[in-house]
Amino acid sequence: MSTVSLVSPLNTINIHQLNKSYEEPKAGNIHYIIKDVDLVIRDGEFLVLLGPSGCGKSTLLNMIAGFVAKSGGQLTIGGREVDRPGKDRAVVFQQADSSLFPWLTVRENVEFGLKMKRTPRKKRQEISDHYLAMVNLAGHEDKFPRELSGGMKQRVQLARVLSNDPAILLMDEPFGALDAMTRRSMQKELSTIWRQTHKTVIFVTHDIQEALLLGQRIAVMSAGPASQITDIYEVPFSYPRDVTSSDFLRLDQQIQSHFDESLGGHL
Ligand SMILES: Nc1ncnc2c1ncn2[C@@H]1O[C@H](COP(=O)(O)OP(=O)(O)OP(=O)(O)O)[C@@H](O)[C@H]1O
Repeated sequence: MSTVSLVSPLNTINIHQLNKSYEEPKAGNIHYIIKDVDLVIRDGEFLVLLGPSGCGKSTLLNMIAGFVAKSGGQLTIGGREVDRPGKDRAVVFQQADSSLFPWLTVRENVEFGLKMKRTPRKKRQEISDHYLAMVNLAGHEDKFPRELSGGMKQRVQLARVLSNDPAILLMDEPFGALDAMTRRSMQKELSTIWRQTHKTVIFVTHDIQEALLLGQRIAVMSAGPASQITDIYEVPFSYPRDVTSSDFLRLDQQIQSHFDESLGGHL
């Protein structure tokens, strides 16, 4: 089975003057979460959305996922307006627990979407074997989620999403709840998987080092309300990246001082 997904050039994500606002229940004032956001995400790109807590990263990601409706502006994928979730996109959440079915085994969880699509059993097994090996879970197929560590659950979630072969992976702080060592190994695995599959990844984090380890570009969001993308950093380093290299540390420092100036260091 080929690991290279057919990512069509039609999958470019175009975001133009995008707004999300809510009306305050009593006062009736319009409260902007994000305002006039502009961003183009290329096919097969690994883009990181970096910003302080509460600035609207998840809101923007959920709008791209089709879960949250826009209040104004344009959001298209391959020229088509995003107004609902689609098979071209899949979301990986921070808490794997809420997305895995506790009564299904690891393999059954990974094969769930394929079963819904009526993929024949043999093909299903071939696909789940492939992705379970990719996320280093071979040998754990018959376990239930309660028998897994946090990192393993997150791997199951990733294998399940990958087995449905979406062109676009939307990841909302997927490693935020993991301990430092597991987090580092998951970052390495994700980076390898991305290079093998050529999917578009949009990855939300407020960790500068994580952003620099993973992203080709880092889109920095300002603190809310009415958050915007204020800067885009190109990360010029090849993969796998060395967090101890002087170039890496310099860029880390540069982005950190950006937040020090604009937010008093709060990220
Ligand atoms: N349905 C809603 N109604 C009103 N306000 C909302 C709604 N959903 C989110 N918000 C507000 O939008 C802002 C941005 O939230 P969001 O979760 O997108 O931020 P975030 O950058 O992902 O935060 P974090 O890094 O802490 O997860 C917050 O102030 C939040 O309270």
